[in-house]
Amino acid sequence: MIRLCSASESRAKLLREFDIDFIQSPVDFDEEQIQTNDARKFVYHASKGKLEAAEAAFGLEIPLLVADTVIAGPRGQILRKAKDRDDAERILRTISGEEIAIVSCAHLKSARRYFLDLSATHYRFAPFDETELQRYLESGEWQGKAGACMVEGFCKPYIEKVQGLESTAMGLQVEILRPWIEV
Ligand SMILES: Nc1nc2c(ncn2[C@H]2C[C@H](O)[C@@H](COP(=O)(O)OP(=O)(O)OP(=O)(O)O)O2)c(=O)[nH]1
Repeated sequence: MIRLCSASESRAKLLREFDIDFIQSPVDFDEEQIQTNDARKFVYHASKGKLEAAEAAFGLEIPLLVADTVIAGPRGQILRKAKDRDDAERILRTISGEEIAIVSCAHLKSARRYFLDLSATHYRFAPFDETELQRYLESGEWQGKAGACMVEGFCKPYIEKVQGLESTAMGLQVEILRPWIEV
């Protein structure tokens, strides 16, 4: 059993798909305080902040799992969750037909061990179809997702090249974490 200290339904879904027993206990951490333009540094500091908040709130009786995910855009810019529909459209037009990296940093900490992984999955997308893009924006499925991206959904048909795990892109590199969760 682990404690997923995240409000993310994507992360919960991934743990369920991999038959990993967990309880879900979201924690608050203000990511606005992080001062960096580097996606890897951002997810490291954001996830570390979530871990510190989780340990203060729950202790280590049940191993803690936290994570943070952002997109590094075509020019390396950090793309986070869209604020609203217009922001989602702006971001999606930024990544349409472009190469991006989706970066996730996860920390797994128990009383006996501390495991950290920072991974990226690289994509090259074909240009998004305008009608499909508007339909996706209308659906609201982009909400709560870094860069308004759904690699297993809207973005999937446009993937021309991929390098890395889909789970990393969805917010939690479960294949990498699992051996440590079962130990
Ligand atoms: N289903 C899906 N979710 C994605 C994809 N890319 C990113 N995400 C999700 C994973 C995370 O829930 C979210 C990234 O935001 P954060 O890392 O800040 O986590 P979130 O605010 O959701 O929860 P937390 O801060 O952990 O309580 O985007 C994707 O391609 N598919």
